[in-house]
Amino acid sequence: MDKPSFVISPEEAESAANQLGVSVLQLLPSLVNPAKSFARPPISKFHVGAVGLGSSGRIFLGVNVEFPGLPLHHSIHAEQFLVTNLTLNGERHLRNFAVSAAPCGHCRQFLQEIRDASEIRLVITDPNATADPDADSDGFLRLGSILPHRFGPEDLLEKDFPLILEHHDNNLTISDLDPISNGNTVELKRTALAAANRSYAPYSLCPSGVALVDCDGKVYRGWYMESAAYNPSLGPLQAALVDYIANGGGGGYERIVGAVLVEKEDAVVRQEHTARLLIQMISPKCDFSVYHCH
Ligand SMILES: O=c1ccn([C@H]2C[C@H](O)[C@@H](CO)O2)c(=O)[nH]1
Ligand SMILES: [Zn+2]
Repeated sequence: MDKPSFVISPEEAESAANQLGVSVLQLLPSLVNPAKSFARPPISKFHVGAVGLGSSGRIFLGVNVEFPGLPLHHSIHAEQFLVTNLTLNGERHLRNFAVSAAPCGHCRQFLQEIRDASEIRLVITDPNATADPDADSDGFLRLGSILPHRFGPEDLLEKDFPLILEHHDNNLTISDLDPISNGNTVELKRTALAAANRSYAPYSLCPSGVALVDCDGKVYRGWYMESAAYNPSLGPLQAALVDYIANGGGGGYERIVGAVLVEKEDAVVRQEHTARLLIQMISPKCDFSVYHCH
């Protein structure tokens, strides 16, 4: 792999594994250190990398992201970045992942939104981590073994409700989608609406999506994702920033010049104020607009 990439195709994964004489599963831990170098933790300086294998055979990277000037709860954990990267790329399942440090309680909880979360297997690459007696012979542990007595989607949702990585469409529309506005705004609005339609908000029923555009005109998008435990939820702007970090060529946030949020009017959970705060802090000159859908 010459160019760092946050998504690795099954073919690239196979060929990298062959070159190292290991299986694709064994390749995951070897990608954790390179992943860590893409983390953006200006506050803690603690780099976290997470590398996951999806059901399609693709490999996905996740890193932690912190925003100076804002409270710590705006941060994105590497495991949340990984889940966001999976969903933005339409990956339906996470089978295994390797991570540089033990996933915190918040991440163990966030991962519960994936179907059969307890069966996801993970390996912690931190050399100081104590060997776990529950680990399989290949060193991987079941997520269920590090989060027993879980509280998850099945406590609040019907059994067959589509979960975070599964296909769903919120059927949202915006009346008067293209009034007299320029082409750029219309594209951002459409992209943010499409993102809101993929938002996973089964607990509040307040889906939302964000589209961003950089100074080269490249568009990014992300959608709000909730947790059954509410607090580890990830906002739509954070999710769009995952797309920007993964696909924006590594530039700073000041390159983001436009942002559009689509959410329901009178929603009991609203993103507008938090999203405005975050975008103004990281890219003060960025245009921010909000459109309501129903
Ligand atoms: O499970 C975890 C625990 C911590 N971090 C990040 C959050 C913060 O940026 C830094 C220090 O906690 O590490 C993660 O990414 N995942
Ligand atoms: Zn965490």
